[in-house]
Amino acid sequence: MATSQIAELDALPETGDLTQERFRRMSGASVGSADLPPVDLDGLPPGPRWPVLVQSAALMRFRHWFHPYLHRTYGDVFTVRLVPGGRPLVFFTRPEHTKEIFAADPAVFHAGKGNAILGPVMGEHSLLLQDGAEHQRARKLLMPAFNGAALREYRSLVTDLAADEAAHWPDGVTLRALDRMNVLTLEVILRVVFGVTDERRLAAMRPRVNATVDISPAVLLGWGYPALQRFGPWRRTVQNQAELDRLIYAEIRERRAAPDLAERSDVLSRLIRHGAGSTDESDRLTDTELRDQLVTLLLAGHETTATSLSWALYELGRDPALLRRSQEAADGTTPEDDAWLEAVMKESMRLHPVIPMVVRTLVRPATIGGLDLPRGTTVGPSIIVAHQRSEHHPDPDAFRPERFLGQHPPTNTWIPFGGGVRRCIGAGFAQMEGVAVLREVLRVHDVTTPVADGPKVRNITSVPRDGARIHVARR
Ligand code: HEM
Repeated sequence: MATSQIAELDALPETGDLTQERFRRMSGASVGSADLPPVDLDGLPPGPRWPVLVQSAALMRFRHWFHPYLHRTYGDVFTVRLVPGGRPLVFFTRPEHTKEIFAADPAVFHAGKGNAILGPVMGEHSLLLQDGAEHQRARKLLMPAFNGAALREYRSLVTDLAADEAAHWPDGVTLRALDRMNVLTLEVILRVVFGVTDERRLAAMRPRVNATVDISPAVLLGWGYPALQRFGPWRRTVQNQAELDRLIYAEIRERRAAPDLAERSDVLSRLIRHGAGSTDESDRLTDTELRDQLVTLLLAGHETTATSLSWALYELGRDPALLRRSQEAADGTTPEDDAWLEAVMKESMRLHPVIPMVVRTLVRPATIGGLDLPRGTTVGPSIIVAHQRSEHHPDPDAFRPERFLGQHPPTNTWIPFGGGVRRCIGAGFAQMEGVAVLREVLRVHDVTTPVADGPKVRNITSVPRDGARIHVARR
């Protein structure tokens, strides 16, 4: 880092204690599901009898094989048992069951618990970690920054960033689409979500943000054991977070006082403006809440969108006719052109789901599909299986954007963004970004895919194993 940047960092507010305190508080909460009672396994749907460690490893590392295997072997509803203590996770794969889960009472079907391991980085106010009334309040305060009018305003900046990225690709090279899309979607988060415009601040943030999103499973697990935070990679994670927090808090404080706050259209400025005129304090987000939500949006919105985009480019590069059709749409400006590019993104998310499942934990007994389930059971639809059911997606292994053109697969059979009150708040943002990026890339480049790729697990998400290599040539 340049000396001037270090000097600038030193001048920022001292917020290291806030970070340390958060890590201390939230690390304890991330040790499994200690606050839930043991679950009586009698009467739960069938599942493998393997040791729980083997089942957990299969679910984490080999999900693309394991979900379909369980479905083939045990039918539409099955149970996997996980560490710690063999807790049951009951999978549902039929749309009518998925509907019941998404429509269920959020006071009983908690989602935040399953994400507790992310607490030290995301913070306790994170939308992903909250449940009940707190979640409802945060969702209400964040929603206006993700409605249709807001998305339309973000679009031109996303387009400019995408055009700049595409313009810098050399002619006639093979590149890893995932790497380039990760760089681009990170820039979108920093400029469109955080609203950072100062180049020196951006340069200071980029390495911190990169280190934050690059969480290894070992570091993730380490947060369950606060003592580890004094050593090696865990210590570096806390230090990195402290520096990133300092930069984010500085940005928040400066933005609150910015003379052009009223005209700014980024997500952070909207969140600060929202409720500013209200006398009710609960209508406003505090600095700590804003920090937690910004880091949540970064972690939830960056790699997910980059992965879907890289798969879309990969698939277009495998089929010259589809590529031509998509380039025509990219060259055009009609609603039909947008609809085609949107269909390409949707099909990319169907065939290559980035998130394999969504889960809810029952804090009271509940019934799904006529099945009585005890308190403490975790339930959820398998996105992998739902997207592969041939009765809803004929010829499911084929990449066919037409499935989403002028029609839509039946409700709850295409669920890349989850559903119900927890449905991805950034779904519209991701679609807007996807269309804008595809348009800018395809306007300038021909794309061919030189080698086949497949999915691999990267922490919570699934990404192309080989980075979705594409050969690009100027049109
Ligand atoms: C292709 C891109 C994306 C995919 C596949 C995706 C997928 C998901 C899924 C499956 C969930 C859980 C839903 C549930 O539990 O029912 C979720 C939640 C969430 N996503 Fe996304 N997401 C994407 C992009 C984004 C973007 C761009 C943002 C923000 C800029 C974002 C922010 C969030 C947040 C904050 C939540 C938590 C919502 C809540 O609990 O109320 N996501 N996403």
